[in-house]
Amino acid sequence: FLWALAYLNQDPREPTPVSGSIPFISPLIGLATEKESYYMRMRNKYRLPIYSLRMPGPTTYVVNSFRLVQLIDRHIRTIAFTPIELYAVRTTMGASKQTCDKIGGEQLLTDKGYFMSFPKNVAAGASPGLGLDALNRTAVNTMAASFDKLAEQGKTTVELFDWVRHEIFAATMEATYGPHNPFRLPVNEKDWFTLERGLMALLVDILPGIFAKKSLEARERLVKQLYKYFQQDKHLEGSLFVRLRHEHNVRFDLDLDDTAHTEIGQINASVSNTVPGAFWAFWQILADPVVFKDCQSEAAKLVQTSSDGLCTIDLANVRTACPILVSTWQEVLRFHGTSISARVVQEDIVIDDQYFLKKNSMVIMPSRVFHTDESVWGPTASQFDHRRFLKSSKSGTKRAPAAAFRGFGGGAVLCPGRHFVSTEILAFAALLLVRFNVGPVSGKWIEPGKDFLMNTAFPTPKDKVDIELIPKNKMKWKVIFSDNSKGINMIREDLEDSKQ
Ligand code: HEM
Repeated sequence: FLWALAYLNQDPREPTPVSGSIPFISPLIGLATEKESYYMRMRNKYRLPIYSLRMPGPTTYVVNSFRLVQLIDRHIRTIAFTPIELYAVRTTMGASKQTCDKIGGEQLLTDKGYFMSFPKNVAAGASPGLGLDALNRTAVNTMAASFDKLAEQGKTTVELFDWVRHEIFAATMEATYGPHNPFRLPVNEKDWFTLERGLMALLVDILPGIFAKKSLEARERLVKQLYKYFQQDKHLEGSLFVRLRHEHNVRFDLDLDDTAHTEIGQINASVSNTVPGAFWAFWQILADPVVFKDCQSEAAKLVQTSSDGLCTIDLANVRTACPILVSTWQEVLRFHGTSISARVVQEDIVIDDQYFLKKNSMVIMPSRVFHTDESVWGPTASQFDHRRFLKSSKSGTKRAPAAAFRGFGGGAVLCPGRHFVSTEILAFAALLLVRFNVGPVSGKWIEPGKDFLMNTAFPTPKDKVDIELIPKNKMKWKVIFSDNSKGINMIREDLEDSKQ
């Protein structure tokens, strides 16, 4: 019966159906057990540019071909991202029905609508310029102060993921919310991570009151804190980014309560990928002796030592003076990144003159599938090569077209936080490399297993990595971040802009 249902429902022009041994059930089991690796297995098994995955609910098309992704990117209104955003505003952020009706409906797919106009309205807050410099400066100052405290303690043992999670969270929240950052209170940080654990359950939206009870309670407490923050106009002393987000909400007549609810989504976007991304970046830099040596010698060049022994480092320079660090980060995004772009088909459409995509179906584009495609990245696609993205790579690695790199999305849906987060992570890495000797407590670096989550751009480590941090010297450090209005250009769109 299931076979009949799967195939009778299928238009012959739709992408070839792939269902495993039991239609509807096998893909569900595959995705639940293998998570994002399921898409890799299906790609390797069927070698199709695009296929239909028959599961309960709307038909899902999974795209394997990078060329098709580029075609899909062009249909922003027909194969749209905004319905997914609206769904997340309702389920994970918990905004009111009134607000969802207001920002959804007819304006959902128009340029002037809440979602489509968001990137333009907030761009100045996080694209190269004074707003971005200020964001990164506060993040850098926050981590520098924390490094000073750590150095005072002498040799310290920490668990790498827990440590990175706290440091990155604290720096990102301080940079965003400024001197009245509600997350300076440890209870609010704790609530964030309680909420984060249940975000997938909230997104799935099946009995969230039961399956994500603690997360829902934490969300309500956080919304109250954020409400107070905006009500007391504390955002006026926060980053340009948070002020522009607030203005965007005012423009669309959102009340304070729903403004606070939408901030939950912004925090999710700014932290949930950054923390595991930073973890894998630091893992690669610290655990691989070749990567370590290259990155450390680049970071050391940023330090100037005065005759009285003061060490000064301008971390704004990681963006322009550390090509190997930048290439390593890009390779971390390619090699460890697992982001999945999802879109909803708004009306029947044929792409590439042959694939018929039905209205209301889902289109899934897993970045790892493209990032491991040998026809694009060459025979070393499955290896980590920290020099792969250097302009003049001598490692013999095939240089991939810039557009093939999807670490921060592509086309109309680009990550607005890309410059901020890339600089933040690389500044953290550079400061760590120049100030501390770092080694595994066990004496050997053992790569942790990976826990794949469908709603984040990186896996989380399954195993603990205990490390020792030993300050390199007792010198005084001055950490600065000068205005240089530069970004880190990794994606095709930024590379093209920087050429103009
Ligand atoms: C390592 C960290 C990060 C990674 C890997 C990452 C990755 C991505 C990707 C792949 C997309 C596109 C999603 C799609 O195509 O469906 C995206 C979108 C987005 N990201 Fe990030 N991101 C990171 C950090 C951040 C930060 C720090 C912020 C904010 C400060 C942010 C805010 C956003 C927003 C708001 C969108 C939606 C853009 C839109 O509506 O057009 N992200 N991100």
